[in-house]
Amino acid sequence: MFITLEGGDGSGKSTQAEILESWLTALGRTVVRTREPGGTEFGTEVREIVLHSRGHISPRAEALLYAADRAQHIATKVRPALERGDVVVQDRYLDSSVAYQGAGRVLDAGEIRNLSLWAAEGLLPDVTILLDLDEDVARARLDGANKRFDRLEAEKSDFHRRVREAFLALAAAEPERFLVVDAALPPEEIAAVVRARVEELLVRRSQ
Ligand SMILES: Nc1ncnc2c1ncn2[C@@H]1O[C@H](COP(=O)(O)OP(=O)(O)OP(=O)(O)O)[C@@H](O)[C@H]1O
Ligand SMILES: Cc1cn([C@H]2C[C@H](O)[C@@H](COP(=O)(O)O)O2)c(=O)[nH]c1=O
Repeated sequence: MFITLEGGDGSGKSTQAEILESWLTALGRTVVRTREPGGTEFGTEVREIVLHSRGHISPRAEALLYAADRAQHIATKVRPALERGDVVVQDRYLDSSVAYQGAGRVLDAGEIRNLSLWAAEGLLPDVTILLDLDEDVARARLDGANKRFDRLEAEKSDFHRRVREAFLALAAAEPERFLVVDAALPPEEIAAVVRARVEELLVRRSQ
């Protein structure tokens, strides 16, 4: 099973990925928790460039860096894990490219989706959890975490508003795949909603 978590910066994806991994592991599943960008050795280098490069990166170059990270990640880590029967819990995937490079950087969303699908050889998640949070609340959380903002986090509120709207539009277009959760709820309440959806899928798979 391939589970992805999506949402704006600071919406709580890593927190939920960790809780979900613990629950699935307690159920006896083998879980691979991973992320994009940066889920492989190659991806760690790409992540450093795309998030922390000091020089200007053009929107298309940025889109290609995320696609390169994704191609390596899916081919060498995610597909092998799924073939072994492991559950993959992944922090961000191709919907992030459509939202950030498509809506955020104002590139053609269809081209970005096709580029991502090409990079990932067409692999789509079984379920995508969208943690939806007002961009100002998310910003306040990141401020509170007291860490240096990366290139994307440092973008203006307008950029993050477009990203949020794009995620919601993606979820509305694919209601079967997406579960939209109010990320302003306490972590344990969010986790319970996520668990219910994943449990439903596990039951359906076992029938
Ligand atoms: N439901 C929640 N309510 C309040 N604060 C939360 C919630 N979930 C996470 N946080 C806090 O918000 C901050 C960001 O959380 P987290 O790192 O999980 O988000 P993220 O979406 O993975 O962020 P990023 O996109 O920057 O990697 C952390 O300080 C975390 O403790
Ligand atoms: C996969 C992906 C990510 N991004 C952006 C979104 C975030 O701002 C960073 C990743 O940081 P995180 O702490 O791991 O959330 O990269 C993007 O713009 N496009 C993508 O495809």
